Amino acid sequence: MWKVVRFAASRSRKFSTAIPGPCKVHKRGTDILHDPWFNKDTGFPITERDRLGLRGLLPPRVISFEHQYDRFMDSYRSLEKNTKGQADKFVSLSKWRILNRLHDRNEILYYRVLIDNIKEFAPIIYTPTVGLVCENYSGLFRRPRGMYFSAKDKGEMMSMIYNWPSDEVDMIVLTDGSRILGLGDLGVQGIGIPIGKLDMYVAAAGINPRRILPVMLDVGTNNEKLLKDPLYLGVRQPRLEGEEYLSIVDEFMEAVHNRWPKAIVQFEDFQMKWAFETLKRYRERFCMFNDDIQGTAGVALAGLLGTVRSQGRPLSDFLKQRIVVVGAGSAGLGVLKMAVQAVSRMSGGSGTVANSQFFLIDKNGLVTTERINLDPAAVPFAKNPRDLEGLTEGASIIEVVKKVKPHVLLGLSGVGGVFDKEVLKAMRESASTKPAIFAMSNPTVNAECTAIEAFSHAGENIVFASGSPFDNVDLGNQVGHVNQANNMYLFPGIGLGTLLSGARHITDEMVRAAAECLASYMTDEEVQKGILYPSIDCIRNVTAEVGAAVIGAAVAEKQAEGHGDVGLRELSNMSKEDTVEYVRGNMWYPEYSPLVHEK
Ligand SMILES: NC(=O)C1=CN([C@@H]2O[C@H](COP(=O)(O)OP(=O)(O)OC[C@H]3O[C@@H](n4cnc5c(N)ncnc54)[C@H](O)[C@@H]3O)[C@@H](O)[C@H]2O)C=CC1
Ligand SMILES: CC(=O)C(=O)O
Ligand SMILES: [Mg+2]
Repeated sequence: MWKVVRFAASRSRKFSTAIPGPCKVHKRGTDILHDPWFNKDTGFPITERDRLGLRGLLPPRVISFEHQYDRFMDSYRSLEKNTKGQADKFVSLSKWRILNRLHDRNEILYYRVLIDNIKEFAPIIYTPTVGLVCENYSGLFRRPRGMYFSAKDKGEMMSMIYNWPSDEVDMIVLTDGSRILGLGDLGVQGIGIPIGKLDMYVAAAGINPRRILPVMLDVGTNNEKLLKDPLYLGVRQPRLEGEEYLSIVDEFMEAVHNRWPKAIVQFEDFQMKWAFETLKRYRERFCMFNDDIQGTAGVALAGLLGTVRSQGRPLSDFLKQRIVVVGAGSAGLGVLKMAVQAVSRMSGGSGTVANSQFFLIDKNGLVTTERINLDPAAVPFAKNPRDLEGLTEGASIIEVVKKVKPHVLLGLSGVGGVFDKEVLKAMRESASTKPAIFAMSNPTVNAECTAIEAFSHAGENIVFASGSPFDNVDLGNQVGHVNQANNMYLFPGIGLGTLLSGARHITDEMVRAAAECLASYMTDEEVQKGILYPSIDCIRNVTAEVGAAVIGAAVAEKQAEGHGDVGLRELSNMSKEDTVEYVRGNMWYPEYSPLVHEK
């Protein structure tokens, strides 16, 4: 049903730079009907049909936006009814298709239904269905979205970037398809991830969809199945490596910077070695961040602090929590780095002391200094076997959990079911009154355990979070609350806050401010019920707060330069509340504008 326009009022607020009113269009007739940005389908008023040469190209009756919206939702509900009982994959892909068709046809209507029904539609345009879409991308492909730069475009990118039709781009999400969720190397098919993340940017942060750009850097794939698939749409060659690889990314970053010097580039789903390397290589040169390392770390830290509060303990007790992280990839190491920094800050002490409470496990078991070929990024978190009292290099998850009795067991391994019954049962012996289980891997099949498994084996008193959504669990006399610990709570605010601050770089402090803001979002009462993160229904509100925190940090760190009419001086003089309103007022909201033809 039609819903209240939650943020429409904010457009007129004092810091709003949104430009209501007419929208210029440089085309006429069928060209407009085939352009999803301008197309209003049956919604074009008669005067506009006359002005734009549309008369006779549409059925005569003019349908209101509200009516179009209801019609779409009715067809969506019919699809739900008609696919009841069919295989989950079939149902999910059918839902994705109907939304994608609307996206291809009428962007304003698409984004409005997405924003109004974000809780229901996020699992379709984002995790978990987006994973299925990527896996089946070549077969699902009907029309392109975003840009594709391949290994074959070397030397051409500076001019190719001008093929993109928009003169202004604020937000780019870039992948090379090498680690798509927990699904591995999907080559060019990974483009679904930048598309899904940018849909979340529009829905959660109100980034104008005409100013977003999903990008695939296709440097080949090492996925044998795809290389042999006759339908595969990417470059059929093994992935570029070393300097050859970096020269492609370098060229792309220079091309972007040349055309849109202020665009923010979010690196997404790069395999670990390139995730860390590119972050180090570009963060001082361009306005960029790595969502899997930094966004995930912030969301996890907010959740870890939440678990301390859920035990009714002061935040300073974070220093006493024993935390086992399963997965030593870009996400797991990012989380550990941020958590260790938080502990160091809280204790005013050294990182060495902080490290003692964290345990890192990868596919070869517990990571210690005895590990042969220890990855340099994991070195700071490797345990000295002398400090382990009974545990040895390569100890299994169950051995570690039984010995350490952790307060938190956090999975970012990409391996479904790795928190098996035995491991979950061992969490009953946790030192915590409310043991926390974070099964953060995506999509759902890759979650370390399901919500039901966690509550039934580890006990009803646990706090549970997962990367992809699960339903709350009925525990008879109470509800086992399921939190979605996903970087979607932070990346929209990091991107929007950076954009509105005019910062040239995204610093650790800006990401920390985002995480702390999320950590303090929930009330004590909610947290004590095990609710660590807000409902996705209020994601725009969360993003407004997070964005404001990022702006505050950018100003404090002297990174901010201002945005549009709002200069550094105005930003510096804004109260916290003013900053939140400034962010809110700059969120794009989908509504039809009158179209005016201009040659
Ligand atoms: N919830 C969220 O917001 C986010 C979730 N993720 C998820 O985290 C997962 C991992 O992502 P990355 O760190 O980038 O991947 P990665 O491939 O860089 O790292 C995976 C790590 O898991 C370890 N591992 C593999 N099998 C294991 C096993 N059986 N037991 C213990 N450890 C094992 C590997 O050794 C490696 O250290 C993915 O499923 C991804 O979707 C990633 C970012 C954000
Ligand atoms: C959520 C996300 O960024 C991932 O699973 O990679
Ligand atoms: Mg990711």
